Order: sequence, then structure tokens, then C-alpha cells
Amino acid sequence: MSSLEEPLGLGDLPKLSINRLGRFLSPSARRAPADDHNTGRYNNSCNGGTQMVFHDNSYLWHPQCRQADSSCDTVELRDLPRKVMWDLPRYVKIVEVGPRDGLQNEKGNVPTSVKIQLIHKLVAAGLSVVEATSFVSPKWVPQLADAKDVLKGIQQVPGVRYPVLTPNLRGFEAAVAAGAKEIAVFASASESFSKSNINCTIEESLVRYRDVTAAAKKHGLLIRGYISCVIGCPVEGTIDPSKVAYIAKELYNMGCSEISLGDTIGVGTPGSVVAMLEAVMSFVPVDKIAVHFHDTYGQALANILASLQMGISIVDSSVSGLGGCPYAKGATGNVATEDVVYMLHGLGIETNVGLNKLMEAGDYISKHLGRPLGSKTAAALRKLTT
Ligand SMILES: CC(C)(COP(=O)([O-])OP(=O)([O-])OC[C@H]1O[C@@H](n2cnc3c(N)ncnc32)[C@H](O)[C@@H]1OP(=O)([O-])[O-])[C@@H](O)C(=O)NCCC(=O)NCCSC(=O)C[C@@](C)(O)CC(=O)[O-]
Repeated sequence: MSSLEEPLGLGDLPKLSINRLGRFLSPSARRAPADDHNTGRYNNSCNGGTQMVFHDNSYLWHPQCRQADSSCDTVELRDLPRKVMWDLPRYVKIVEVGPRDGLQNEKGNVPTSVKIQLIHKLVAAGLSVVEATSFVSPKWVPQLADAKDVLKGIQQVPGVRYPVLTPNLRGFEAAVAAGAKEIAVFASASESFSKSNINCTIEESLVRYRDVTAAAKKHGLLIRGYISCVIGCPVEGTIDPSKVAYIAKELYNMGCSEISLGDTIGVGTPGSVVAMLEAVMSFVPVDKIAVHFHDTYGQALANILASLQMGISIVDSSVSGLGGCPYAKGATGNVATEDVVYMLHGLGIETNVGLNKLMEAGDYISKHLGRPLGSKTAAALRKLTT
């Protein structure tokens, strides 16, 4: 590793060929099994030399090997992650939700100046979307009662987006008055969670959001639509993917330019996530879908990888893994932005985010909250440098 910003990943390796890689394989690993289409695997032999076994669909990404003259040497390892893992995106947009989702559940007072400073540090790290705050009832979320001051206090950088949550027209109007250029509405796929989070049924929330999105469109504002509890709910248990798909369709038809799918209590695994995404993708174009994973069961990075394989290229995360929903029992922090960036860069996927500066933002807020770093990447890299 030449610097902290370069995770060890295939995308960072120099030009190496499959054949050169073969020299490092043990003789037994190099011995090619017979073609076996029954097992779904076959021997993909290159020029009689190095032989590697790939999954049955490997011909999709390695057509050279079927030609008489081996062109395997031209296959660069840096391209492997995207090919082996089926068309991973080249760029992923990270939506940083730490200042909002991360802090909303904090019991102690976080001064407005600290929130503003955190947002500045996150933008300095290269994040192009930083969710700033929520214009919700201070009785429901006291920590974000300073929404107006936070939004007004940010020195907005051109090209950076600072969305804010607005649960109703009242919140929308306050957000616009404070200078918001992008808002987010937030529905739930669970009736119980809808009731405890925004005090209305799912259908009532959609009616409310029709008004909010209509007003936002009149003002020319961008609109993000959240759906929470897309996999499971602490009260209702498993959520049917068709329910999530229905709400996604409604929000998309209202004019939400991005639909963020929240596994609020972090119970999803790649298996359940893929099924849910498949359902939503029937109604919403894949480039308009974002994923939002909480890491309660340690599944968030695996779920993100599965989502990327499904074509998703927008990922929500929270610096230092801050977060938890005040109205979802058992909901722990969001996946840490540092860990997401580390994984993406290791896969050769661009984010435009600098890990060092991001870690400075994580240090800053963790110190302020008196917490250990909530990112495994940051904790590991800090150990190396201190
Ligand atoms: C939606 C309401 C307002 C309904 O709350 P309500 O009590 O039904 O609303 P109300 O209309 O009866 O008003 C109650 C009081 O709140 C005031 N009020 C009403 N609206 C506003 C407003 N916008 N801004 C400021 N004040 C407001 C209103 O004026 C009144 O004040 P009072 O007359 O009693 O003094 C409330 O339930 C609420 O604010 N909920 C927000 C809860 C929240 O922010 N939860 C966390 C969001 S995180 C999430 O949803 C998950 C997500 C997105 O992160 C994805 C994931 O993690 O998976």
C-alpha cells in the first residue's frame, strides 16, 4: 500500500496478465479439471498454458480465450473485478447521510457549529451529496431542531448538493425559506413503522407527499424519495418486496428523481436484497435507485456489493457509521462511509472521495461525540499510523 488512500485491491495492481498470474498458482491449482457443464463449471484453458476455472458464464467476459491464439496476456487484472462480478459500475455516487441520519438519534446536544463543520469536512473530502438535516417536528426529533441554522450556516460549494428531509408542507416551506435546493420525502414499507415514525398510514403519507412533491416541482427543487423498512420491520417482520415496489412506483411517479431503499434495521442479506431490488426495478429505472443499509447484522457491505452487481450506482452511507433511527427499535448505525469507499476503491470503482480527508471528518465527529471510530477501515488505518 503506497498511501492510505490506496486500499489493496485488484484495481490497483499494475498491468499483469492472466498467464503471469498463473505462475503464482500451485501446480495442483493449475491442473485443469475436465469440462463439466453439468456442474455449471468448465475448464477455460488459455493457449495450453495457465488454466483457470471460471463459472459457466465466463465466456461472456473472456471471449479471447476461445480463440486459437491466446490473447489472455491482454486481459488486465485491473479489469477483473468488474468482469468477474458482472458489470460493476465504474463510478458510484455516495450520498453522505451522517449529518442527518447519523446525528438524529444522538441524545446529547450536538452544537450547530459542529454540525456545520462536519458538513464542510465531508464536502472537503470530495462528497458531492451531503444530507444536511431534517425539517421535522422538534418534538419528534429534538436533535435536529436547529435545521434552519444548520442549512443557513453552511458555506455551500457549487456543484455539491445538500438535501434535507421534509415530512410535510410545513417542513417543506421552512426548508425553502432556509435556502434548500433539494428535499427528501420519507415513506415506509411497514405500516407500523410509518405510524411510529411519521404518525400516519402509508397511504396518508403518500397523499401528503403528493402535496410536498408538487410544491417542490413548482420551486424547481430536486426531490429524493426514501422508503424505510424495505426488508424487515421490528414489528411486522419480513416485508413483501411487492409492497416496496408499489411505494417506489408511487414516489417515482410523483417526481422523485432518486428512490433510496432503506434497510432501516439492517436485517437484509444479499439474498433478500436482490429479491427486493428486482421487484423495485420493475417500476423504477436502475439509475434512479439508491441503497441505504444499516449495519446491524454486519451485512451492509455484502448487500452493497450485491446491489452494485444488480446495476445500482448510488449508495447512502454515514461517516464513522453514525446513525440509528429513533423510531426503529434495534436500528444501529448506517454502514460507514470510510468502509464503503475502501471497498469501492479496492474494486477499482471511482467515488471522487479522498479517504484521508474522510477519516479526518470521522475523527472530528467521533471525538466530539466521545465515541470510538465506527468504521473498521478508519480504525485499522489509524492503528497503522499512530
Ligand atoms: C411528520 C410529523 C411532523 C407528524 O407529527 P404529528 O404530531 O402527527 O404532526 P402534527 O401536524 O399534529 O403537529 C404536531 C406538532 O409538530 C409541529 N410540526 C408539524 N410538522 C412540523 C415540521 N415539519 N417542522 C416543525 N414542526 C412541525 C406542529 O406545528 C405541532 O406543533 P404544536 O402545535 O404541538 O406546537 C412528525 O411525526 C415528525 O416530525 N416525524 C419525523 C420523524 C423523523 O424524522 N424520523 C427519522 C427519519 S429517518 C427515516 O425515516 C428512515 C430513513 C429515511 O433514514 C431511511 C432508513 O434509515 O432506512
